[in-house]
Amino acid sequence: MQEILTLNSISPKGVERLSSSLFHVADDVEAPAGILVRSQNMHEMELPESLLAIARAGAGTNNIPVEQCTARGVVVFNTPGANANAVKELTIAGLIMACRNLAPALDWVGGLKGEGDAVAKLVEKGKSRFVGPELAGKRLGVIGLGAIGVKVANVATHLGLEVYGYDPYISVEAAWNLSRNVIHCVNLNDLYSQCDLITVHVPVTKDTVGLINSEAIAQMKQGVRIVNFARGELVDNGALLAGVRTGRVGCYVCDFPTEELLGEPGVVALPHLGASTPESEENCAVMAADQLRDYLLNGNIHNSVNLPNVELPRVGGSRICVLHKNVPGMLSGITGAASEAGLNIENLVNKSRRDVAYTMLDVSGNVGGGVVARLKGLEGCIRVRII
Ligand SMILES: NC(=O)c1ccc[n+]([C@@H]2O[C@H](COP(=O)([O-])OP(=O)(O)OC[C@H]3O[C@@H](n4cnc5c(N)ncnc54)[C@H](O)[C@@H]3O)[C@@H](O)[C@H]2O)c1
Ligand SMILES: O=C(O)CC[C@@H](O)C(=O)O
Repeated sequence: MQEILTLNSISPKGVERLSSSLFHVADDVEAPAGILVRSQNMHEMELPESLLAIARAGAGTNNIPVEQCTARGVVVFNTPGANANAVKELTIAGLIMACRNLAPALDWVGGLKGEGDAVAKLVEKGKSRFVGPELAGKRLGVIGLGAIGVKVANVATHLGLEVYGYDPYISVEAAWNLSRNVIHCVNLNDLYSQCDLITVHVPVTKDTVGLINSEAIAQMKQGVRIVNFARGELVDNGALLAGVRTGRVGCYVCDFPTEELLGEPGVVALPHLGASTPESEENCAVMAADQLRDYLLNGNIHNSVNLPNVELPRVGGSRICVLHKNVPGMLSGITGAASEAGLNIENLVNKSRRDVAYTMLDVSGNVGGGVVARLKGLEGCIRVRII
């Protein structure tokens, strides 16, 4: 029985994928082989010795100490695209909120409680202060054309927006899915200087922190409306608030409230609701649980953010999984150790990703402690598992 620790609430549909005869899933296990997590910050958490893998039910992995995991031989998964539709829909709502002043309008209407029969009259008299432009005919800049950005860009073209897209690292699959009506921007300056609305859909990394800063805002059109359902850290809130206060930024709609943003006219902050739909919570949890199960039971890796994707159909016997540094000589060291132990290699796969690599061997013969010790002793070996 392997233990799985859940951090955050994980959709039961996902937990159900981890059969109770093989896994004990709970929020208080002590020696987890796997962790299922959503947004909980794991940077300060001590990773248990027993930990083999972390599955993030969602897209962003900035809450996970990925580098530390790699060094320790802990595989980190995410669930690409599983919540993209939910975020796309809320982004469209955010664009409409940014234009049509929905948040202040709702606040104002709420304040009419107690006005009795005068409510209808007061509404008609006061509504003009919430007039805002339509989306159709405006220019929208989409930064980041991954699972979410592509969906947002495509649907925006159907709403009559002229869409500009920027993503220097766009994947082949995303490029295939992107509407040909989306105008390709090769640099951010072009996008900033032309767009009435800007939406961000990139991960937060050391390169994207503070992407929307005072220099970026200075290049944007007067009154630009900015929507951010990606991560709060992508925006320099000081620069943003300065822009909002001078009117350079017409409105900022985000999913990441902070103390400084609250109560600020021109800022709408939602409580990280982008992926909060039953459909996406279920999609993410199922995908995360399936990936975790396949790794723990079979050693296969799908959708990892730190290890290569590796799949090997099982051909019987025992499976040896070696996670190691991507350095010369590892493969011969591993196969040599297996041969010396009298094991016959029936099937083998070896893949690398940047500094790390993963080798899986299906062997016939008795895998004893000697071969495991020998593999662990190889210079560059990070982790050995026999399944
Ligand atoms: N609000 C929410 O609840 C919520 C939900 C899902 C995802 N997110 C956030 O949205 C982000 C995007 O999600 P996704 O599913 O589309 O991820 P994704 O990996 O499919 O797409 C990210 C895209 O950003 C691009 N990119 C990376 N750096 C860039 C840069 N400097 N400039 C332009 N493009 C760059 C990549 O090439 C990729 O195409 C996630 O990393 C996460 O932080 C938030
Ligand atoms: O789990 C959530 O609710 C949010 C997930 C989201 O931020 C993501 O990056 O996928």
